[in-house]
Amino acid sequence: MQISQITRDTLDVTLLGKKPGHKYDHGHALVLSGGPGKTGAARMAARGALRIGAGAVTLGVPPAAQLEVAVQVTAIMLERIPDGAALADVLKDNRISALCLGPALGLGARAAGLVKAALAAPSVVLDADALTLMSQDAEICAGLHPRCILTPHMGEFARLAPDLAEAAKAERPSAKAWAAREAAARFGCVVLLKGPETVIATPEGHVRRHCATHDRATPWLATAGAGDVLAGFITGLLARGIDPLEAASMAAWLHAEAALTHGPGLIAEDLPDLLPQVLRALNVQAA
Ligand SMILES: NC(=O)C1=CN([C@@H]2O[C@H](COP(=O)(O)OP(=O)(O)OC[C@H]3O[C@@H](n4cnc5c(N)ncnc54)[C@H](O)[C@@H]3O)[C@@H](O)[C@H]2O)[C@@H](O)CC1
Ligand SMILES: Nc1ncnc2c1ncn2[C@@H]1O[C@H](COP(=O)(O)OP(=O)(O)O)[C@@H](O)[C@H]1O
Repeated sequence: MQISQITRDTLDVTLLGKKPGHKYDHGHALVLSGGPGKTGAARMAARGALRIGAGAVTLGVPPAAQLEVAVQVTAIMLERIPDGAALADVLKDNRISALCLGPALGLGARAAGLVKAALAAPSVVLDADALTLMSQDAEICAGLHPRCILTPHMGEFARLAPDLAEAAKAERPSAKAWAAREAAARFGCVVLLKGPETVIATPEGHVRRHCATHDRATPWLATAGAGDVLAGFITGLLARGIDPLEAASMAAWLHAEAALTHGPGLIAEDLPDLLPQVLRALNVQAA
């Protein structure tokens, strides 16, 4: 199995530059929020999507959480999305180019309906609770497509594919990469399996690895919500039209780089606002 390392040198920085155009030329990302008291994770993901350059980002909220979210966002827009039928309606707007769902979404009937409707979006990041729902419902698995990205941590991966999670723990050097590749083939979409070593695999068998170890060790990424921000970064890049493998790879590198730039004391909500500094250091230019 061939595994490419994701490093500064493999990043195509030109993809991060913005071409001339209006906001919708840079994509519109939709991030779905959980209910009252459960909106922080989606807000962090949405901020990540906006900071990485999506032209517009909307949070889709259940009506009961609208006020809670409205008092905490400014550049991010809001839309009431009570259920799957409402989401299907919102997705008729073909300016919405990427969707993210899962962070603190919940596991009830509303969340299950949303996950099914979400698969009609052009690009979809399924994280956290969306992955748990997927592991309980074959209909969701059947609707996955190559522009879906699953972003499990090892706990979620064990629910999605217990056999592969077991194999990933083997002492072989590429066990985790092998398990991610098998999962991508099984589900027919991109799989980004998180941890200090993050592996990204496509259904066609491409495998990439990002190591946040040695000189790139970022143990302070083990903080609640860091994965939610990563999901937002990927969504923002997908919204901009970047292909799933490239979007996942760039997001993994930028996420670790933001954590390295900050250092100890990092909390998840710092991550989106570290991006401008990281992009400047990369010398990202207007394209
Ligand atoms: N600020 C927020 O609003 C946050 C909300 N979050 C939400 O909280 C809910 C629970 O999220 P959890 O991630 O705890 O998931 P779960 O509660 O679904 O699973 C947790 C279990 O998975 C295992 N696990 C978790 N992370 C692991 C890892 N990196 N490697 C191996 N095993 C691991 C552990 O055994 C743990 O008991 C989700 O809805 C999630 O989106 C979290 O994302 C954290 C931040
Ligand atoms: N020790 C670590 N070193 C480097 N990166 C880590 C470490 N622990 C976690 N991460 C990264 O931080 C993020 C944590 O995501 P996740 O486990 O989903 O947490 P949460 O659900 O709280 O957002 C992932 O991107 C993961 O790769």
